[in-house]
Amino acid sequence: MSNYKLADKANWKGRSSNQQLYLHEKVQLSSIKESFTATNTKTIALLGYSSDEGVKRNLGRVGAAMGPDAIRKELGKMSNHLSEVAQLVDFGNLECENQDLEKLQNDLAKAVSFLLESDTMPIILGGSHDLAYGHYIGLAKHLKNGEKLGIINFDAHFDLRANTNGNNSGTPFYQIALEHEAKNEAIKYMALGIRKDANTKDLFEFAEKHKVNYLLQKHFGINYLEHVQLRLIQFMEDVDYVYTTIDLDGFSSAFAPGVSAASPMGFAPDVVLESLKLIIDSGKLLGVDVVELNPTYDIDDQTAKLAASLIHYIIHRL
Ligand SMILES: N=CN[C@@H](CCC(=O)O)C(=O)O
Ligand SMILES: [Mn+2]
Ligand SMILES: [Mn+2]
Repeated sequence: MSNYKLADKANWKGRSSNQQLYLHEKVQLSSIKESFTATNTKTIALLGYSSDEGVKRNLGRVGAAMGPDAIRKELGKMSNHLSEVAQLVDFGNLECENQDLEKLQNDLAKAVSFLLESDTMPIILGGSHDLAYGHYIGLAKHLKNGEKLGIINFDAHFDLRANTNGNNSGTPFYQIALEHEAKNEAIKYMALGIRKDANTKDLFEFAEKHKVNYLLQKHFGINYLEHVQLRLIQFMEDVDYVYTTIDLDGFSSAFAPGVSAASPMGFAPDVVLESLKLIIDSGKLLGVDVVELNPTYDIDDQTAKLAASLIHYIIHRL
């Protein structure tokens, strides 16, 4: 069984205005255990995946279980420019119990599916990147016959490692690729910011074999914006919906020191924001997550603030 923790108002603090000038004043709390009725077409659901079991299994530095609440603390202090009728709803956290990561992923899939059925846009806060498997499965349940769900992953890593010894933070897209292969379908997977020094030859070979659409870190920069945009547009033309996952360890550690596996030569926020603009404006975005925030290694909450700023951008662009 996975633990479920109800949303906690203590995570939402900031200046008081009494006119919802700040997001902590805008946010509503709800539960995935109760039915939820969205009162607006723009209803954003926040759900935490408060686990680093996948990082632990992948021999990384633990601490990402504290990621979701650290993001909420920064997001709540930020300015609210949402319309009065738009809704921002915190649905609390799922936690890993008895190291049962597979059960947690399954529970996340059910929760994501519940959020879509409730007419909300899921934004999952991580948490180790194994959450991507549960998130994808939950979103895929929404597809009608023949519809395709593309994955756009901002990351230093492919996360295409084999899950021979169980699932972990490095295996989510391998699991998805294999499930597609079993059904004679191709995975629609784009990975942006891949580091050559952080992915082995066999991972590149697996990516080539499964026609993963990737851009190396050296080509994922604002100087290559036109090329990045073209690649994104071509990728999105071929799918009905997009699942976007942002692994904070893809950012340069100058921007994101608070992760398990830092990237001194990672990408910058500007190219990610430009990419998000295209993705959101395509109208195909079904779900998004920000993963791998590890507050234990953060400096002055910079990485938590970056994660919150990305979410702030997304919810206001939607
Ligand atoms: N989600 C992270 N996955 C990376 C971790 C790399 C590392 O620990 O150095 C991976 O498995 O490649
Ligand atoms: Mn990564
Ligand atoms: Mn990753």
